[in-house]
Amino acid sequence: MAGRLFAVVGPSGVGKDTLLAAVRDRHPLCHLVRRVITRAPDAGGEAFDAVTEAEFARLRAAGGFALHWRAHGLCYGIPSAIDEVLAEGRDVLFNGSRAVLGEAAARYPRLRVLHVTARPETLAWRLAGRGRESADEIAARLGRAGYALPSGLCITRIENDGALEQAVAAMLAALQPERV
Ligand SMILES: Nc1ncnc2c1ncn2[C@@H]1O[C@H](COP(=O)(O)OP(=O)(O)OP(=O)(O)O)[C@@H](O)[C@H]1O
Ligand SMILES: O=P(O)(O)OC[C@H]1O[C@H](OP(=O)(O)O)[C@H](O)[C@@H]1O
Repeated sequence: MAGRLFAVVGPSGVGKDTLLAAVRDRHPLCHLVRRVITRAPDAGGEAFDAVTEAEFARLRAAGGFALHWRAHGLCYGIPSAIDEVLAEGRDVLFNGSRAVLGEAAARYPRLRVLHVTARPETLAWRLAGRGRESADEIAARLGRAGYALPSGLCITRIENDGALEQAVAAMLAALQPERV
């Protein structure tokens, strides 16, 4: 049986990468996507493949991405190699943009969405604490906090406003095999 594809989405600073790292430690059979991003290689945060805009365009033209999008002035790509991992029957998780969900569901009709949420003041506090972006960049990210998800998707909400362990437990529960 093919693996399941999970898009982990939610506003910047909500804890998507933190939750994905926790899942990696506790659910080794899941495949966590390493994204291709036009970001400086030493920016910190998640492990990713840093490329230039020209390299990104070449990869995209060569069919190297299952999904790609632009946000925060950066290009993000999900390598098309995920199709082989899914075909092997492994579940695949990626940190995605809410804006790419419609396209993702068109390409992967059985897409599951894990929507991570927290209060705006929590996001502001966490982004400032993380320190990867400037104050202006943080303000722009907070401006996207209320971006609505498209309707008609299979969405599980994961609240991450309090103790991380609670959100990790909710995430692991959402990854349990489904009964059919
Ligand atoms: N439950 C939590 N309690 C306290 N701090 C948290 C919690 N969850 C995440 N954080 C912290 O919040 C900051 C933002 O988390 P993270 O980088 O995982 O967010 P993100 O959703 O991946 O953001 P982005 O979309 O910008 O990459 C990090 O410094 C992380 O350690
Ligand atoms: O606001 P929306 O479109 O949902 O998300 C846009 C982008 O923001 C985050 O990027 P990063 O991890 O901070 O680089 C997400 O991972 C996504 O790629």
